[in-house]
Amino acid sequence: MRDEIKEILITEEEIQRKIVEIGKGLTEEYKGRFPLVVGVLKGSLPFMGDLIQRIDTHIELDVMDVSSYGNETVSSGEVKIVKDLNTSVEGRDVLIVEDIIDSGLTLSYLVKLFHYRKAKSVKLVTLLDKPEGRKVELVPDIVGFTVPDEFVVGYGLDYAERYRNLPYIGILKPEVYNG
Ligand SMILES: O=P(O)(O)OC[C@H]1O[C@H](OP(=O)(O)OP(=O)(O)O)[C@H](O)[C@@H]1O
Ligand code: HPA
Repeated sequence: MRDEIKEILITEEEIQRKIVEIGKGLTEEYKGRFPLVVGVLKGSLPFMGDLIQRIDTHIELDVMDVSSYGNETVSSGEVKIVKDLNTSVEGRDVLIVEDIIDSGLTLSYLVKLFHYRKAKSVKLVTLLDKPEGRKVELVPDIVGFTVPDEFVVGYGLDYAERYRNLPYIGILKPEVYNG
């Protein structure tokens, strides 16, 4: 599998160092507040798994699975909830954990939904931000790394459901797409 990677953009060490740094900030921010940490399936799993171990205060964990309606050219910005939270967000400090923000459609929907459901606060942490991909305005509160407008895989991010189990972020060789 690793021989299918053309270039490593962000190494395993860089990711882990960044997670320690983000975790320290979140520890300070959420001390004594018992936030609800929401991972968005499936891509956020490795990031969320590593990040929560670096938050040194009590948290509650939940996951949500969503998928976007429409296609590349016609996107309504609507998102279908495939699996909802088990926990009510009302009155809670919610921290959404994502692997990547690209068009921003998925996350702008979720942020609005949690406000509508009367969360006390909603913050968004993403490992990767691809600002050139934006279709709607969305500024994440915490960004690990900004990536160029290229398709990236690894550390949760897939191409056709593969490569999520790479420990780093990379770009695939072109022949992978051409079969
Ligand atoms: O900013 P956007 O353009 O909305 O893209 C970001 C979303 O797309 C990816 O998820 P995907 O729907 O591919 O599901 P997955 O996490 O299961 O791979 C990623 O994990 C984000 O949730
Ligand atoms: O660059 C990407 N890679 C994998 N999944 C994605 N979902 C949005 N952008 C990406």
